[in-house]
Amino acid sequence: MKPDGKVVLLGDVNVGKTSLLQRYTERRFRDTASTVGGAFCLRQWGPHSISVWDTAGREQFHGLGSMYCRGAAAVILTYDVTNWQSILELEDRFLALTDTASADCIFAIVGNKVDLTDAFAFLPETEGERQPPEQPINSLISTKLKKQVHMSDAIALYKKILKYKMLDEKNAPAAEKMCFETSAKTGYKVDHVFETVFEMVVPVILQQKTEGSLQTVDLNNIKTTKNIQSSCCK
Ligand SMILES: Nc1nc2c(ncn2[C@@H]2O[C@H](COP(=O)(O)OP(=O)(O)OP(=O)(O)O)[C@@H](O)[C@H]2O)c(=O)[nH]1
Ligand SMILES: [Mg+2]
Repeated sequence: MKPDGKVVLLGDVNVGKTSLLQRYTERRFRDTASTVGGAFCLRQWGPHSISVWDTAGREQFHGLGSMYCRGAAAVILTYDVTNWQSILELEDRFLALTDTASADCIFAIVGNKVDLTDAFAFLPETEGERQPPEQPINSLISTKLKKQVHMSDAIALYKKILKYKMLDEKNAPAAEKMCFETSAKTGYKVDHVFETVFEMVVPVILQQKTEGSLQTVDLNNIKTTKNIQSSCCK
């Protein structure tokens, strides 16, 4: 069966795209191999089936990105909060790949690996999403990294995307709603990202279905016209 809508995860190598999807679908964090090409899984969201595509961040597979994005109802642009370059890459390398996405495509920006940062211990807990620390908090703090990308950077990128897509900020979903920080390792906010995106793609799917059925009608009309023409010419 053809899925009703498509959601695509894009982002640089190693930012945690596969881990996020695995955390969401399998409810666990385990070793991943760098993705080759792309892979998808299907999720049922109410009456709609949605395919979620995990793509490869590696440069050698870059050309495939726009193919995976074709007709996408949503794109999740993913970066690593401990790696400044990874958010730059979203703008420089990945944004153009979304040119093939649906005109109404929803954009979400996700900063992953927040568990690695010194700020993580102070984030509010989300029920059932955080695991208890394996080590005492003191030893954890000493191994933490400095956060290189902040929420304000993601919000600035989101606004640039709206400009790039020539969308009016007033009509698009608010940047604060579409920028997230996650940890695939602990599960922090992972469900929240996917559920928010799924919720928001439903109207896009319905719109795509309407356009699809209109196209069918158009095609029939063209056929009829052609038939008439050919019979006239006989
Ligand atoms: N600490 C921590 N490590 C993570 C997190 N997410 C992913 N990782 C680790 O980061 C590495 C890369 O994760 P992947 O999920 O394979 O990254 P990817 O974006 O799919 O990479 P490509 O498939 O090569 O594009 C792995 O070693 C993961 O275990 C996270 O939230 N926290
Ligand atoms: Mg991967």
